[in-house]
Amino acid sequence: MADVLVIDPTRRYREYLVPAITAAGHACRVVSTCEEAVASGRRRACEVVLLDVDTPGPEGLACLPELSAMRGQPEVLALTAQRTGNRAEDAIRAGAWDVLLHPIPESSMRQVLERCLYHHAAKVALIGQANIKRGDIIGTSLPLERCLHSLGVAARTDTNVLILGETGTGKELFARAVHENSERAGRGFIVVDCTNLPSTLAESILFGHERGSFTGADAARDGLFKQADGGTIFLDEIGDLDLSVQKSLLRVLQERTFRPISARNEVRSDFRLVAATNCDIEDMVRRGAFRKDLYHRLKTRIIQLPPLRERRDDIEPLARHYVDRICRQHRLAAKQMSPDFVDAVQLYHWPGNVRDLINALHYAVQAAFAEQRLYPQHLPVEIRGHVMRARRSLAPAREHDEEMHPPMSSARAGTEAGSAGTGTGTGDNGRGHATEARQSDTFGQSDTFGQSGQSEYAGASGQPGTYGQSGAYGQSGGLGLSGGVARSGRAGASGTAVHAGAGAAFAMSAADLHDGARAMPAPSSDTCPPPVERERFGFANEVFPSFRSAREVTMDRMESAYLMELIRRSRGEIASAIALSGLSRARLYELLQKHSISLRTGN
Ligand SMILES: Nc1ncnc2c1ncn2[C@@H]1O[C@H](COP(=O)(O)OP(=O)(O)OP(=O)(O)O)[C@@H](O)[C@H]1O
Repeated sequence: MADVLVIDPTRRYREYLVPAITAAGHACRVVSTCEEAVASGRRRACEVVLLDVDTPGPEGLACLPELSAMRGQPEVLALTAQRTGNRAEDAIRAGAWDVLLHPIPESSMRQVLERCLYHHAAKVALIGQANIKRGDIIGTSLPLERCLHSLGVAARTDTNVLILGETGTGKELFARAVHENSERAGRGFIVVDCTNLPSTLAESILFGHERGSFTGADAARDGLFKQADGGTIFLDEIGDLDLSVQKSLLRVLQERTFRPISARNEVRSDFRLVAATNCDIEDMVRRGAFRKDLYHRLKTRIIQLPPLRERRDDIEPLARHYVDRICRQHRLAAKQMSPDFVDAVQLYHWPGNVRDLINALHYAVQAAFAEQRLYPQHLPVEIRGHVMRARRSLAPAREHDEEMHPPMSSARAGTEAGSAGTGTGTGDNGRGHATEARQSDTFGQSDTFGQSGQSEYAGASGQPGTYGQSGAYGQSGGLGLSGGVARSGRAGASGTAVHAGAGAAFAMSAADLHDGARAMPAPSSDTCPPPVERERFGFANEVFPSFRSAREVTMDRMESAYLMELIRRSRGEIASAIALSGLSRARLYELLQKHSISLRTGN
């Protein structure tokens, strides 16, 4: 007997489903909402969930991932009455085990349930989930749990695994974990970065060569596939592999044998292949840039790692872990994260994912060199600008919250008055303000932009900068006043040379902090205005950004401005926005969400 949970918001299924399920010898519970299902699943695990995917909003397809991640990891069977359209396909893509078309004959119901339960039992036996060694993988969000679940299944078989996900989502970490959890764990884990594989030498590096087979081949060499014998070979960024090498790889995957360059005999290797890419590989297949037959070989088991912005619950534990680690690395006393710091890192969209977060934490730890607590003001300016915009879009809710709380600190009151253009623009109380502001829940006010004199933020890939100038907080206090001129412009920036520099650094953030795409240049001095391009792209800053970081900020601004114009031109009509932009519906929604832009208002 199994436990079956039916989610039937419109009450159209229960009448005939319940008798059919109980007649098949299973226990059946019926609920009306996804929330009730999750609560019910918490009290008692179930093996199968029947979900009406025609219901719009949070009760339909959207809750499918949450359901299949419930205790017992039930299979989800989708119910639909739609014979046309993409409903069934969407449900399968979202992770449904199968789709039942309304009205469902009792015999079909029985058959599908039986097959589904058989599969579920096998899956549960296979996973033995509690035993998964996570290695360095941190996080407990539902999307990550689902990936760990796939990892568990993948590790206990010997099939090829393809790990997909944006840059920095942990593909290599997962690849290692697949190996560590497999029977091959004691053997080699060979990593091949296909991006850096020169096409002329790729075959020799992968499959080996005989002595004298080409100029410089003064000795015979085993290739990486031979080195992986008994273990796992990880082809990172497989999307970058040359088409000719893809062809050879296909044969190796089929035969498990290959011929090193100039060798007479074939060599055998018992390897397990794990591959990863951040490319849209299906699109590459469509474009002919990736072999279809190879893709079919690779996709036996896919682990799709979600971007960090889609698993915000993981951000705090990740940040905690890495802040501790960075402090240890630099022999610093452990630092706490203030609630508003946590709030800020959770609000940011992390285009470079976990790697990006780690780099920002490096920066923050250094910025807070002598302090025991991390505040949002310790984050790189470009991140603070984004967070401020995101906060602004949440403003009504927060304003309401604030009504319930004690009055804001004087520092905040001061800076807010300044933002409205009434700040005095003098630096007298700078330091005091900066400190208080950091303790308040304020954000993006420029009182601490003086950090600009510090180490450069390495963007998504670089190393942390140096500690040298963390004393910049003195200046940042002084700059507290330029918070008062965040909108009115430049007054605060024109005092001393130090302030001018810091004011220039503020130029980048000012552009970020202004509404949408209306980035206002803020020249560092009245006598020598820097060229518009330098300002627009943030090159006028004291801290010259890394190329990657500058590109990200610029791309982000462009995207944001483009979307606002797109919404304006399409008058908020999604169909016309899609037609005008050439974006897919999903991608358009994703971008709008990323930039916190509303389809209706365009801001
Ligand atoms: N879930 C996680 N828990 C802890 N650390 C993580 C997690 N995911 C990623 N990281 C860390 O983030 C960094 C990037 O991870 P990794 O190199 O595995 O990403 P990737 O997806 O392979 O990136 P790329 O596509 O750029 O090669 C590494 O330092 C890794 O340890």
